[in-house]
Amino acid sequence: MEPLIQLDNIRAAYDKNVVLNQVNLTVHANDFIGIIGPNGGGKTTLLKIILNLIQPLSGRIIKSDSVNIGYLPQVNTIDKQFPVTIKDVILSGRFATDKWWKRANKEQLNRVDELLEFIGLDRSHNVPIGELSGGQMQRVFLCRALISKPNLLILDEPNTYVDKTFEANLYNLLGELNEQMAILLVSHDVGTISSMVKTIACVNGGLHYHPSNKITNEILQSYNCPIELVSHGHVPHRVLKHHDHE
Ligand SMILES: Nc1ncnc2c1ncn2[C@@H]1O[C@H](COP(=O)(O)OP(=O)(O)OP(=O)(O)O)[C@@H](O)[C@H]1O
Repeated sequence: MEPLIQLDNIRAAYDKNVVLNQVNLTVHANDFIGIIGPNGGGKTTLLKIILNLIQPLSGRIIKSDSVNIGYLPQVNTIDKQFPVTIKDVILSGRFATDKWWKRANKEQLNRVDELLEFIGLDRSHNVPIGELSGGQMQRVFLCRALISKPNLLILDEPNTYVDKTFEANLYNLLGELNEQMAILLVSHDVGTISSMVKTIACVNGGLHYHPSNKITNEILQSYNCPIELVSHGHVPHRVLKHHDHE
């Protein structure tokens, strides 16, 4: 089957600071790719290239005509003071496919209810997003990413603010969604995602693709992706150290 997205020899920079070099990646329908890498390794930049938010210096991005992307940005990039309601936020995800002047139709309005139920968020549509916790905001933005029925869902650190009880639910939901769509999931937390994803892309200036979800120390070290243990609160996490060779 034709790939949804193909990145071919991508090079990307901010001013003259090259952050991605010789990056190749192919995404097929129903892939579930975990994108891991150290802070500053270029994960978000890679997503922005796929989303056409920044242009690469060189290389090609080939997208299938059928690709429809839903995107969950990092929640810390979202302005909580912006005076919009849960419903406004979710419906704004329509503009991935609808023209901006089109009013939401009945089906889309119903879908807001369905998505809030799917995500287990028991809050009224008309609650301003400023009243939500970080985890609740993240759920609302996941609904926003899903409103246009994407066949490729891109998530940037979806578990940052999610409370522990919802975290397991989130992973179950992503498993369900993966039956209908490909998923690219960015995290710098190796341990958390390895049980969910099917394959791994390690991004640190370059991109090393592991066609399996088994992240052993040997694999990481053979690609010069050394991990270290860090502690967030009481829970130790395996994360990637910065790669010195690139
Ligand atoms: N808008 C920007 N202007 C200049 N430099 C940037 C910009 N955005 C990112 N960078 C730099 O590009 C490099 C890659 O950043 P990027 O956000 O893609 O990494 P990341 O792997 O997503 O990091 P993190 O895990 O911390 O989110 C970093 O050195 C970062 O400082």
